[in-house]
Amino acid sequence: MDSTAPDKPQVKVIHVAVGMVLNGGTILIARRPDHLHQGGLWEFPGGKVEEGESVQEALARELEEEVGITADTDAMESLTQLEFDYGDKVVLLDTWLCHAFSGQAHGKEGQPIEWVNINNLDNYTFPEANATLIEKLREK
Ligand SMILES: Nc1nc2c([nH]c(=O)n2[C@H]2C[C@H](O)[C@@H](COP(=O)(O)OP(=O)(O)OP(=O)(O)O)O2)c(=O)[nH]1
Ligand SMILES: [Mg+2]
Repeated sequence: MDSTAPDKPQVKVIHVAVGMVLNGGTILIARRPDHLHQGGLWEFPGGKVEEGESVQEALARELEEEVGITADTDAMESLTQLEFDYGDKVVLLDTWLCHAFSGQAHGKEGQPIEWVNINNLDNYTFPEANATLIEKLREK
């Protein structure tokens, strides 16, 4: 052990609300715009929790902003909280199953979206952390 090595700087963990929106055996995915962190990959819609918001409130807001659906916060079920270090960013993926919503999902920021059978998620490329999220989903 080299006791003179400086400690790794403490990076702020970004708290992200992630929504697995379910609809009869399918799940909603969206493609992240190219210019964003992990851009071009598929994701479960969601985004950063802002100050003063609960995770469910943040998730409902992000689902509205990104895919134009109104999720029922009472029908959200916590799946897992996963911390993941991408090297350039550390995220806490606070992931929820969304069992009820209204509205028609569409990519409000022009991003492609799809409803995918849970068994077919392997056909899409996600950020690295999502492998664990998908594993947890399949255990349900
Ligand atoms: N929404 C979402 N983010 C994910 C997933 N997997 C994963 O590693 N992430 C990472 C990528 C980003 O670093 C972070 C989410 O940030 P974001 O860019 O969606 O945040 P946001 O919607 O609030 O966007 P903004 O404030 O930057 O405009 O979490 C996922 O499945 N869904
Ligand atoms: Mg987002």
